[in-house]
Amino acid sequence: MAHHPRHAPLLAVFPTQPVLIAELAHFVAKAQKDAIDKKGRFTIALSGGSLPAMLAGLVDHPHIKWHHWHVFYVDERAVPLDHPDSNHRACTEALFARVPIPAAQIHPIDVAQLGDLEELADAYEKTLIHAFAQKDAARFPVFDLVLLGMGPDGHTASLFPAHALLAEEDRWVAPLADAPKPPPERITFTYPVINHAARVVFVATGAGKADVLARVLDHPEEGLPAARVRPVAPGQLYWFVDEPAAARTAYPRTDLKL
Ligand SMILES: O=C(O)[C@H](O)[C@@H](O)[C@H](O)[C@H](O)COP(=O)(O)O
Repeated sequence: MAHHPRHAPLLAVFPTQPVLIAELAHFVAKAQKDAIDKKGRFTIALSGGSLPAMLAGLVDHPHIKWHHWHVFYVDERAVPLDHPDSNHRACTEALFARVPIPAAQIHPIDVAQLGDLEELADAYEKTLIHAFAQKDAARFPVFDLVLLGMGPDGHTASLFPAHALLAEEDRWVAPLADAPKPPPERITFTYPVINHAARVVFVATGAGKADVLARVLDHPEEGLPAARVRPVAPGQLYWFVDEPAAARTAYPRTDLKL
Protein backbone atom coordinates (compact mmCIF):
# COMPACT_ATOMS: atom_id res chain seq x y z
CA MET A 1 0.00 0.00 0.00
CA ALA A 2 3.08 2.22 -0.02
CA HIS A 3 1.92 4.06 -3.15
CA HIS A 4 -1.24 5.44 -1.52
CA PRO A 5 -1.12 9.07 -0.40
CA ARG A 6 -1.34 9.54 3.36
CA HIS A 7 -1.85 12.68 5.41
CA ALA A 8 0.53 13.41 8.27
CA PRO A 9 -0.87 12.54 11.73
CA LEU A 10 -2.42 15.42 13.70
CA LEU A 11 -1.33 15.74 17.35
CA ALA A 12 -3.84 17.30 19.74
CA VAL A 13 -2.56 17.84 23.30
CA PHE A 14 -4.97 18.52 26.17
CA PRO A 15 -3.98 19.87 29.58
CA THR A 16 -5.68 17.15 31.62
CA GLN A 17 -7.45 13.84 31.16
CA PRO A 18 -10.94 15.27 31.92
CA VAL A 19 -10.44 17.89 29.19
CA LEU A 20 -9.28 15.17 26.80
CA ILE A 21 -12.36 13.06 27.61
CA ALA A 22 -14.69 16.01 26.93
CA GLU A 23 -12.95 16.91 23.66
CA LEU A 24 -12.95 13.28 22.54
CA ALA A 25 -16.71 13.24 23.10
CA HIS A 26 -17.10 16.35 20.90
CA PHE A 27 -14.93 14.78 18.22
CA VAL A 28 -16.91 11.53 18.21
CA ALA A 29 -20.20 13.48 18.19
CA LYS A 30 -19.07 15.40 15.12
CA ALA A 31 -17.79 12.27 13.36
CA GLN A 32 -21.09 10.48 13.91
CA LYS A 33 -23.09 13.49 12.71
CA ASP A 34 -21.05 13.71 9.49
CA ALA A 35 -21.45 9.99 8.84
CA ILE A 36 -25.17 9.87 9.66
CA ASP A 37 -25.92 12.96 7.55
CA LYS A 38 -24.17 11.35 4.58
CA LYS A 39 -25.04 7.67 4.91
CA GLY A 40 -27.65 7.26 7.62
CA ARG A 41 -25.36 5.27 9.88
CA PHE A 42 -22.15 5.49 11.90
CA THR A 43 -19.62 2.66 12.04
CA ILE A 44 -17.12 2.69 14.91
CA ALA A 45 -14.50 0.20 16.08
CA LEU A 46 -13.43 0.21 19.74
CA SER A 47 -10.40 -1.02 21.65
CA GLY A 48 -9.70 -2.07 25.24
CA GLY A 49 -7.19 -0.85 27.79
CA SER A 50 -8.10 2.51 29.30
CA LEU A 51 -10.08 3.52 26.20
CA PRO A 52 -13.55 2.30 27.27
CA ALA A 53 -13.40 4.54 30.36
CA MET A 54 -12.47 7.47 28.09
CA LEU A 55 -15.83 7.14 26.35
CA ALA A 56 -17.65 8.24 29.49
CA GLY A 57 -17.99 11.79 28.12
CA LEU A 58 -20.32 10.48 25.42
CA VAL A 59 -23.02 9.23 27.79
CA ASP A 60 -24.64 12.61 28.43
CA HIS A 61 -23.56 14.30 25.23
CA PRO A 62 -26.61 15.99 23.69
CA HIS A 63 -26.10 15.35 19.98
CA ILE A 64 -25.57 11.62 19.73
CA LYS A 65 -27.94 9.56 17.58
CA TRP A 66 -27.35 6.20 19.23
CA HIS A 67 -29.86 4.36 17.05
CA HIS A 68 -27.60 4.89 14.04
CA TRP A 69 -24.47 3.48 15.67
CA HIS A 70 -22.93 0.19 14.51
CA VAL A 71 -20.18 -0.93 16.88
CA PHE A 72 -17.31 -3.33 16.25
CA TYR A 73 -14.10 -4.30 18.06
CA VAL A 74 -10.58 -3.56 16.87
CA ASP A 75 -9.35 -6.50 18.90
CA GLU A 76 -10.50 -8.87 21.59
CA ARG A 77 -9.02 -11.35 23.98
CA ALA A 78 -10.20 -14.97 23.56
CA VAL A 79 -12.15 -14.97 26.80
CA PRO A 80 -15.89 -15.18 27.52
CA LEU A 81 -17.75 -11.91 27.01
CA ASP A 82 -18.37 -11.54 30.74
CA HIS A 83 -14.70 -12.15 31.68
CA PRO A 84 -12.84 -9.26 33.38
CA ASP A 85 -10.31 -9.31 30.46
CA SER A 86 -13.02 -8.88 27.82
CA ASN A 87 -12.87 -5.60 25.90
CA HIS A 88 -16.58 -6.01 25.20
CA ARG A 89 -17.32 -6.24 28.90
CA ALA A 90 -15.33 -3.06 29.56
CA CYS A 91 -17.12 -1.18 26.75
CA THR A 92 -20.50 -2.47 27.91
CA GLU A 93 -19.92 -1.28 31.46
CA ALA A 94 -18.53 2.10 30.38
CA LEU A 95 -20.98 2.87 27.60
CA PHE A 96 -23.44 0.36 26.16
CA ALA A 97 -25.23 -0.24 29.46
CA ARG A 98 -25.93 3.49 29.62
CA VAL A 99 -26.97 4.43 26.07
CA PRO A 100 -29.67 3.12 23.67
CA ILE A 101 -27.60 1.51 20.89
CA PRO A 102 -29.77 -1.34 19.51
CA ALA A 103 -28.22 -4.63 20.72
CA ALA A 104 -28.21 -6.08 17.18
CA GLN A 105 -25.92 -3.23 16.12
CA ILE A 106 -23.23 -4.08 18.66
CA HIS A 107 -20.93 -6.80 17.32
CA PRO A 108 -18.82 -8.49 19.99
CA ILE A 109 -16.18 -11.07 19.10
CA ASP A 110 -17.75 -13.98 20.94
CA VAL A 111 -15.32 -16.76 21.75
CA ALA A 112 -18.11 -18.91 23.17
CA GLN A 113 -19.61 -19.30 19.69
CA LEU A 114 -16.53 -20.99 18.21
CA GLY A 115 -13.64 -22.56 20.09
CA ASP A 116 -11.04 -22.27 17.36
CA LEU A 117 -9.22 -18.94 16.95
CA GLU A 118 -9.01 -19.25 13.15
CA GLU A 119 -12.75 -19.85 12.90
CA LEU A 120 -13.42 -16.99 15.25
CA ALA A 121 -11.34 -14.57 13.14
CA ASP A 122 -13.02 -15.81 9.94
CA ALA A 123 -16.47 -15.44 11.51
CA TYR A 124 -15.70 -11.87 12.57
CA GLU A 125 -14.36 -11.07 9.12
CA LYS A 126 -17.70 -12.32 7.75
CA THR A 127 -19.48 -10.04 10.19
CA LEU A 128 -17.53 -7.11 8.71
CA ILE A 129 -18.16 -8.26 5.12
CA HIS A 130 -21.86 -8.47 5.87
CA ALA A 131 -21.89 -5.01 7.44
CA PHE A 132 -19.75 -3.29 4.81
CA ALA A 133 -19.53 -5.17 1.52
CA GLN A 134 -22.78 -3.93 0.04
CA LYS A 135 -22.29 -0.44 1.41
CA ASP A 136 -18.76 0.33 0.29
CA ALA A 137 -17.38 -0.99 -2.97
CA ALA A 138 -13.85 -0.89 -1.54
CA ARG A 139 -11.66 -3.93 -1.05
CA PHE A 140 -11.54 -3.12 2.64
CA PRO A 141 -14.23 -1.77 4.95
CA VAL A 142 -14.18 1.98 5.52
CA PHE A 143 -14.97 2.61 9.18
CA ASP A 144 -16.17 6.09 10.03
CA LEU A 145 -14.05 5.97 13.18
CA VAL A 146 -11.49 3.61 14.69
CA LEU A 147 -10.39 4.29 18.29
CA LEU A 148 -7.03 2.91 19.38
CA GLY A 149 -4.82 2.78 22.44
CA MET A 150 -1.07 2.23 22.53
CA GLY A 151 0.94 0.10 24.93
CA PRO A 152 4.29 1.24 26.39
CA ASP A 153 5.98 -1.17 23.91
CA GLY A 154 4.31 0.65 20.99
CA HIS A 155 1.72 -2.05 20.28
CA THR A 156 -1.76 -1.16 19.19
CA ALA A 157 -4.84 -3.32 18.63
CA SER A 158 -3.24 -6.78 19.11
CA LEU A 159 -0.45 -5.88 16.69
CA PHE A 160 2.77 -6.34 18.66
CA PRO A 161 6.39 -5.38 17.88
CA ALA A 162 8.13 -7.77 15.45
CA HIS A 163 5.04 -9.99 15.14
CA ALA A 164 4.29 -11.67 11.79
CA LEU A 165 0.85 -10.02 11.70
CA LEU A 166 2.50 -6.64 11.09
CA ALA A 167 2.94 -7.81 7.48
CA GLU A 168 -0.61 -9.12 6.95
CA GLU A 169 -2.11 -7.50 3.86
CA ASP A 170 -5.07 -9.67 2.88
CA ARG A 171 -7.05 -10.70 5.91
CA TRP A 172 -9.33 -8.19 7.56
CA VAL A 173 -9.32 -9.98 10.91
CA ALA A 174 -6.58 -12.31 12.14
CA PRO A 175 -6.04 -14.64 15.10
CA LEU A 176 -2.91 -14.81 17.22
CA ALA A 177 -2.05 -17.31 19.96
CA ASP A 178 1.26 -15.77 20.98
CA ALA A 179 0.57 -12.21 22.15
CA PRO A 180 3.49 -11.20 24.38
CA LYS A 181 1.02 -9.51 26.72
CA PRO A 182 -1.45 -11.85 28.43
CA PRO A 183 -3.83 -13.25 27.54
CA PRO A 184 -1.86 -14.69 24.57
CA GLU A 185 -4.88 -15.74 22.51
CA ARG A 186 -6.54 -12.87 20.68
CA ILE A 187 -8.32 -11.71 17.53
CA THR A 188 -7.31 -8.45 15.88
CA PHE A 189 -8.06 -6.14 12.97
CA THR A 190 -5.15 -5.99 10.53
CA TYR A 191 -3.47 -2.81 9.25
CA PRO A 192 -5.36 -2.69 5.94
CA VAL A 193 -8.67 -2.43 7.85
CA ILE A 194 -7.38 0.17 10.31
CA ASN A 195 -5.68 2.15 7.55
CA HIS A 196 -8.77 2.35 5.32
CA ALA A 197 -10.83 4.06 8.01
CA ALA A 198 -12.06 7.62 7.45
CA ARG A 199 -10.73 8.65 10.86
CA VAL A 200 -8.42 6.88 13.28
CA VAL A 201 -7.88 8.30 16.77
CA PHE A 202 -5.20 7.17 19.18
CA VAL A 203 -5.78 8.05 22.82
CA ALA A 204 -2.69 8.03 25.06
CA THR A 205 -2.43 9.56 28.52
CA GLY A 206 0.10 9.68 31.32
CA ALA A 207 3.86 10.00 31.66
CA GLY A 208 4.24 6.27 30.99
CA LYS A 209 3.48 6.96 27.31
CA ALA A 210 5.92 9.88 26.85
CA ASP A 211 8.94 7.93 25.57
CA VAL A 212 7.03 5.65 23.24
CA LEU A 213 4.95 8.56 21.85
CA ALA A 214 8.17 10.39 20.95
CA ARG A 215 9.47 7.26 19.20
CA VAL A 216 6.24 6.80 17.26
CA LEU A 217 5.77 10.43 16.17
CA ASP A 218 9.37 11.63 15.82
CA HIS A 219 10.87 8.37 14.56
CA PRO A 220 8.21 6.58 12.54
CA GLU A 221 10.98 4.86 10.58
CA GLU A 222 11.53 2.64 13.63
CA GLY A 223 8.33 0.94 12.54
CA LEU A 224 6.76 0.41 15.95
CA PRO A 225 3.25 -1.03 15.54
CA ALA A 226 1.53 2.29 16.42
CA ALA A 227 3.70 4.12 13.83
CA ARG A 228 2.41 1.79 11.11
CA VAL A 229 -1.08 3.21 11.51
CA ARG A 230 -1.16 5.65 8.59
CA PRO A 231 -4.63 5.89 7.04
CA VAL A 232 -4.88 6.09 3.26
CA ALA A 233 -6.07 9.57 2.20
CA PRO A 234 -8.64 11.00 2.62
CA GLY A 235 -8.46 9.08 5.89
CA GLN A 236 -6.91 11.05 8.75
CA LEU A 237 -5.03 9.99 11.86
CA TYR A 238 -5.35 11.98 15.10
CA TRP A 239 -3.49 11.61 18.38
CA PHE A 240 -5.44 12.71 21.48
CA VAL A 241 -2.93 12.92 24.32
CA ASP A 242 -2.48 14.75 27.61
CA GLU A 243 0.50 16.94 28.55
CA PRO A 244 2.35 14.20 30.50
CA ALA A 245 2.20 11.86 27.48
CA ALA A 246 3.34 14.69 25.15
CA ALA A 247 6.32 15.65 27.34
CA ARG A 248 9.01 14.05 25.16
CA THR A 249 7.82 14.53 21.60
CA ALA A 250 8.95 17.41 19.38
CA TYR A 251 6.14 16.72 16.89
CA PRO A 252 4.13 19.86 15.99
CA ARG A 253 0.83 20.29 17.81
CA THR A 254 -2.50 20.98 16.13
CA ASP A 255 -5.41 22.97 17.55
CA LEU A 256 -8.42 20.93 16.49
CA LYS A 257 -10.93 23.73 17.30
CA LEU A 258 -13.66 21.27 18.25
O1 LIG B 1 -4.73 -5.64 24.62
C1 LIG B 1 -4.17 -5.31 25.67
O2 LIG B 1 -3.43 -6.02 26.32
C2 LIG B 1 -4.41 -3.93 26.18
O3 LIG B 1 -5.76 -3.63 26.10
C3 LIG B 1 -3.59 -2.95 25.41
O4 LIG B 1 -3.72 -3.11 24.03
C4 LIG B 1 -3.90 -1.54 25.81
O5 LIG B 1 -4.96 -1.03 25.09
C5 LIG B 1 -2.68 -0.70 25.58
O6 LIG B 1 -1.64 -1.28 26.30
C6 LIG B 1 -2.94 0.71 26.02
O7 LIG B 1 -3.30 0.66 27.34
P1 LIG B 1 -3.92 1.91 28.08
O8 LIG B 1 -4.92 2.48 27.13
O9 LIG B 1 -4.53 1.34 29.31
O10 LIG B 1 -2.79 2.81 28.34
